[in-house]
Amino acid sequence: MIACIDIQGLHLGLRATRRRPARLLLRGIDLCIAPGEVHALVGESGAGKSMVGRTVLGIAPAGTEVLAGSVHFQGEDWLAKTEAQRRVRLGRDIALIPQDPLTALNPGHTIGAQVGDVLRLHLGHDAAQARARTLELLDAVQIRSPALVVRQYPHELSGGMRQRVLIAMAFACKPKLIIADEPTTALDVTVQREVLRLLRDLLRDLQRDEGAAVLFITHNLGLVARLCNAVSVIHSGRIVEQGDVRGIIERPRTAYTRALFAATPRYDRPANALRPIEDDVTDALWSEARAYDDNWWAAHG
Ligand SMILES: Nc1ncnc2c1ncn2[C@@H]1O[C@H](COP(=O)(O)OP(=O)(O)OP(=O)(O)O)[C@@H](O)[C@H]1O
Repeated sequence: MIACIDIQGLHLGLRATRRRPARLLLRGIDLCIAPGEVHALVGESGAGKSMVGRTVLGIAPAGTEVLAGSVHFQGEDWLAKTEAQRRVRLGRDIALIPQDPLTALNPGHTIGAQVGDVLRLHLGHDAAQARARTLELLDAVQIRSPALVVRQYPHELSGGMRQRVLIAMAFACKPKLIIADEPTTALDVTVQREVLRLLRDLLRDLQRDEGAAVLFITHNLGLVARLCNAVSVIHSGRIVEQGDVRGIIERPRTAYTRALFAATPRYDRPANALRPIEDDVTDALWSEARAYDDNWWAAHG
C-alpha cells in the first residue's frame, strides 16, 4: 500500500548569514502515515511539530530551507513540485486546520465568500452550487444559522464558530490528508470539548469514506489516546520515539516520553502528582542535538 505521506530524513534549517550562525530546526525526521491512519505528533513547545506540518504544506517560514530528505505524498515527490503545483493541491488534497482561527480567516471577506472560494477554486462550483454547498458544510459543522453566518465577517463570530468554519473549509474537498495543528488550543475548555467531538466524528467519516489520513499536531496526550492510532514523540527537531498509541502510552521506551507523559495533566490523576520534565532528561537530548549539528555542518556545511 502506498503511504499517504512519507517523510524520510527531513532536515530543515537556516543557513548562516552575517548576523546569525547556521541552525538546524528539523534533524532527520522519518514519518510515514498510511491511508486511514491518525498520526499524532507530540512534544513540548519549540520541539519542531509545526515545522514538520509547515514543511509538508510548503509553507515553512521565510529563510528556512529543506537541506536534505524527501516528502512523498501518495507516492509523488512533493518537494520536487513547484509552489504553483503545490498550491492547486493544497485545500483540495491536503488541508490544514490551523491553531488560530482568527488569523487564518480573511477579515475583509464574509464567511460565505471564503468557504465559497474553496469550492469554486478546487471543485469548479459555480456561484449557485457554491452557495448551496456552503450552507450544507456549515450545517455539517453544527453552525446553527448557516444562512445568517454566510453573510457575517470573521470578527462577528466567536472563536469556536470560527474554528468550525475552518473545519468546514478543511473538509470541503474531502482531502486525502488533513494536518490539524493544535486545532483547539486557542479555544476555551468547554468549546474545546465540543469542537473535538465534532472533529472526531468528521474525521471518522472521512477516514471511512475516503481513506483519509491525519497528522494531528498536539501537546495534549489525552487527545492522542482518544483520537489517534499512531504517535511520534518529537524533541529538538528529532523523533525520539514512534509507534502505535497504546504501546507507547502503556510502555514508553525513552526517558523523555516517560517524562512528557508524567508532566501531562490527566483528569484521573490529581494535579499535585504532575512532575515537571527534569532538566537532565532534556539536557541530554539537547547535547545529542548539538553533537548531531556539529557532524551535520562538518559534512554538509
Ligand atoms: N519563523 C521562524 N523562523 C525561524 N525559526 C523558527 C520560526 N518559527 C519557529 N522557529 C524555530 O523552530 C523551532 C521549532 O518550532 P515549532 O514552531 O515547530 O515548535 P512547536 O513544537 O510547533 O512548538 P509549539 O507547540 O509552541 O507550537 C523552534 O526552535 C523555533 O524557535
